[in-house]
Amino acid sequence: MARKFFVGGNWKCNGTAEEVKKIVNTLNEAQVPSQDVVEVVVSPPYVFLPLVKSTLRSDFHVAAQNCWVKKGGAFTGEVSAEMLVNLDIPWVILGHSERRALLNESNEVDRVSNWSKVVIAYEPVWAIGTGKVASPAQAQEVHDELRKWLAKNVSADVAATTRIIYGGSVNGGNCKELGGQTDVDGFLVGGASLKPEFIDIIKAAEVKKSA
Ligand SMILES: O=C(CO)COP(=O)(O)O
Repeated sequence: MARKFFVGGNWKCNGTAEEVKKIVNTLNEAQVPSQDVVEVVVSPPYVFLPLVKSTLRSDFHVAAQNCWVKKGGAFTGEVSAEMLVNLDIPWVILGHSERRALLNESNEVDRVSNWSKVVIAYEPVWAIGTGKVASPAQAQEVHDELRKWLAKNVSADVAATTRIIYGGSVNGGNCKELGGQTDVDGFLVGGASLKPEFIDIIKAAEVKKSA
């Protein structure tokens, strides 16, 4: 089964309601490859999830940037996965290196039980927000190793079907070459996902079609 190209936009802790409306308008007007070619998911800050969900085009999906590790209850400030499901938010970013570095999250809080619902993002920390991007060969090497790890530790089927996406200073200029690598199945984009060049990054999915 071919792995569908996946482009995630991680807006991190950025934006005002006005800015969010502008970004959504830009996305709504963009001409991009169809859903058969690329899956697009944007992840605004929590407070903007309902706004984005209700105004974003229906062929793009919405993700939360984190969720509580347990069921709901007396956990002030947290949001449970059930609440996201209730709001029809189908995706959540878990275990981002910023949460690991700043909020002490560990592997213990993101154990996987159903791999068919998982997209893995490889983000070298030195490439996040620095303008220093991994070379296509570097990204390919790590993605290949991650796939081998999945084959050994989970199953050959999971290794073949799980999407492994690259993140770290992806932009409109470097996305095509990175996306052309055999084991790079898309991107998790930070800074550039707030700008119109995110559309070019979505279009990088075309490199797989012509491969
Ligand atoms: O952390 C990232 C996406 O989750 C990458 O951020 P930048 O694209 O800003 O480097």
